[in-house]
Amino acid sequence: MQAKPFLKEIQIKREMVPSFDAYPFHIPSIRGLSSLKFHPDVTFIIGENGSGKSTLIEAIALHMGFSTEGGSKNAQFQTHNNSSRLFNYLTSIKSFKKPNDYFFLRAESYYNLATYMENAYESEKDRDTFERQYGVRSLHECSHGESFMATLTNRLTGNGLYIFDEPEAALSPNRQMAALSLINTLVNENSQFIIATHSPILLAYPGATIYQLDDSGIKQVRYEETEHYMVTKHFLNNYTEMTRILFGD
Ligand SMILES: Nc1ncnc2c1ncn2[C@@H]1O[C@H](COP(=O)(O)OP(=O)(O)OP(=O)(O)O)[C@@H](O)[C@H]1O
Repeated sequence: MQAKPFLKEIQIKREMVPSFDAYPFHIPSIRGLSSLKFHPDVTFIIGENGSGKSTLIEAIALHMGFSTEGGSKNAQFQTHNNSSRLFNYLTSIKSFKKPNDYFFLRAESYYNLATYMENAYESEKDRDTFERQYGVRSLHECSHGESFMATLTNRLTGNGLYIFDEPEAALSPNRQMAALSLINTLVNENSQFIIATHSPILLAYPGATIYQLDDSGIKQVRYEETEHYMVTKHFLNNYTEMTRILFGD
């Protein structure tokens, strides 16, 4: 019997929702959602800005016991409270087996997480522990991308459930490819990923489930059908013409 996916499915307790006309239930992708099944290895959530990716992924993370701004499950902190109530209306189907490792990596609030970690590991001894876990002495003394990669490379130990919200935000194209390779290593070490992304590089992960959020709801799409793949490919192959069109020349 397979341990993965650790998180098999989420379901929305639709009968409990007070109104589908108010945030977050009025978002078209959430309004029609009853359940979502996850791939044992990698599930992507994609969609236009404002389509509800962060709202959905945050609710999944909160339901799993993470804090809004990310980190491991031990990182229970909050610098502000603007999470949606969606997580209160989720139930889930989980594996008979729990993962050994958990991490919620969120580009938007990564700075706050780094600050929380600096404060939580204050003494010299704690900082040694931190350095062993993250591979660097201070996340704030790295660039945004470097500290993101340090977390990916060193902190995630495998056999884990990892939820990422736009991890590419800090990463160069080369680092996105390095992240893709790390994700594959961790999948081979029995990990499951749920990732909201705009990255055509990350989305290339072979065999992943890709859910696209839009005004008509949520549907599963193939990599080559995604706007990320098609638009990027078209732009790069025709960038001179595209810039002329975009500039109205
Ligand atoms: N706290 C909030 N209160 C009210 N509306 C909100 C709140 N947070 C987000 N929204 C709205 O919900 C919608 C979905 O936002 P969300 O952040 O989930 O989008 P997204 O797909 O992650 O976008 P992006 O790609 O820009 O990060 C947007 O229209 C946004 O304006």
